Amino acid sequence: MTKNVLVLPGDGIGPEIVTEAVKVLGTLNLDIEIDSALVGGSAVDATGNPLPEETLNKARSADAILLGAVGGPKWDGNPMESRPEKGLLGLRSELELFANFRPAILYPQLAEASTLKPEVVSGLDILIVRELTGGIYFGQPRGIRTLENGEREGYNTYVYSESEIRRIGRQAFEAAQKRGKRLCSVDKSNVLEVTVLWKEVMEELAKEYPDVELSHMLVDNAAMQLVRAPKQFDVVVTGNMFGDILSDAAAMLTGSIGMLPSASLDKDGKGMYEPCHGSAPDIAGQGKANPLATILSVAMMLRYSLDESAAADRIEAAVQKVLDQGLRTGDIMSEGCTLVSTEEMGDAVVAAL
Ligand SMILES: NC(=O)C1=CN([C@@H]2O[C@H](COP(=O)(O)OP(=O)(O)OC[C@H]3O[C@@H](n4cnc5c(N)ncnc54)[C@H](O)[C@@H]3O)[C@@H](O)[C@H]2O)C=CC1
Ligand SMILES: CC(C)CC(=O)C(=O)O
Ligand SMILES: [Mg+2]
Repeated sequence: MTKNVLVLPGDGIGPEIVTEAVKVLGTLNLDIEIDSALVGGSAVDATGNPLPEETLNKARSADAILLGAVGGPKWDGNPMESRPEKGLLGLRSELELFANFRPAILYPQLAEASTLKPEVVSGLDILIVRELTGGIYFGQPRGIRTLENGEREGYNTYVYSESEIRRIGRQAFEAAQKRGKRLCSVDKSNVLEVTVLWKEVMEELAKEYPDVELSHMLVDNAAMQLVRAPKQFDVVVTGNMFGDILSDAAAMLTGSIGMLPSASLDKDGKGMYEPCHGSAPDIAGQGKANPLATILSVAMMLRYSLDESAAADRIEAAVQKVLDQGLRTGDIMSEGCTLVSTEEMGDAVVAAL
C-alpha cells in the first residue's frame, strides 16, 4: 500500500537539506507519495501562523513526517506565539510525539572530525532518549510579568506528571533491552522536586526490566562525563530541556551536529524525523550545510515508521561509502578530504545508492 510522507522544509538551511534527503528517498523506488507543507517562519510569513491548520491536518494523516529545521533571526522579535519554534513544538505536542530518539554514532571515517581524542570516541554508539512534549518547554504558567515595584519577571514551569515520566521511561528501558542493557537516567534531583519524582519513577520501572542496569546521574556531571568518557553510556534518558542540551553536546563527539539524526515517536510508532540541528542562519543559502543528518533521519523514518528496514540499511551503507570516498562538507572537513557542497553530498549519496 502506498505510504504518505509529509515533508516540512521549514527555514534557513531546512529547504536545502530536505531537498537532498527527498532526492535520496526518491532514488529508492519505494511506493511512497510525498506531499509538502509550511511550518515555522515560512508559515508565519505566508499565513501569520507557525503551524497552519492545513499543515497540522496533513501531518495527522501522513504515515511519517520529515522536517528540516525552523527559526531564524528574522522572527526572533516576534511574540512567542508567532515564533517559528512554536510551530515545531506545536507539531510535537499535537501529534503526541513524546519519545525523541537521538543516536550519537561516530562513523570511523570521522574520527578526526570529533573534538575528542580518537581513543576516547572510537566506536562511540550512544542513544539519547529525550522526553519531547512535556517539561519546562511546555509547563504552565509561563510568561513575563510586571511586579508591583515595576520590575519585570520572566517565569516558566518545570512540571512532569508520573504518567509522562513512566511512558518515556518505558521507551528508554525497551531501547536499552535491544542494545547494551544499560540505562542512565539524567536528572537534577539534588535541587528540583520534579526530577526527584522522575528518579523515583525510573526506579519503579526498573523492577519491570530486571535485565537492564539502571543508573542515575546529575545533569551537570552528565554534561562533563559526555565529553570526558562518552563510551561509559549506552542509553541515556532525560527530560525535554536536558535532552535538548546534552544531545547537542553529544553531536560534537560524532564530528558535527550535521551528522545527528532523530526520530520523534508517538505511542504507536508514528513519527516525525528531523536532524537535531537548527536552521543554521549563519550558513543558510550558501550550499555549506551538511545534509547527512537529514538523510540519516530518512533512514530512521524507513526503519521505524515505514517498515522498510532494508532501504534504511541501504541509506546508511551509502553514507558510509561517501565518507569512505573522502567527501566532506565544511563542518566535517579534515586534511586530505574533498570539500563538497550540500548538493554534491546529496548527489554522492544518490550515486552510492
Ligand atoms: N529542530 C529545529 O528546528 C531547531 C531549530 N532551532 C532554531 O534554529 C535557529 C538557529 O539556532 P542555533 O542556535 O544557531 O543552532 P543551529 O543548530 O541552527 O546552529 C548551530 C551551529 O551549527 C551549525 N550547523 C547546524 N546545522 C548544520 C549542518 N547541517 N551543517 C553544518 N553546520 C551546521 C550552524 O552553522 C551553527 O554554527 C534558531 O532560530 C533556533 O531556535 C534550533 C535548534 C533546533
Ligand atoms: C525549538 C527547539 C526546542 C528545537 C531544538 O532545539 C531541538 O529540538 O533540539
Ligand atoms: Mg536543540
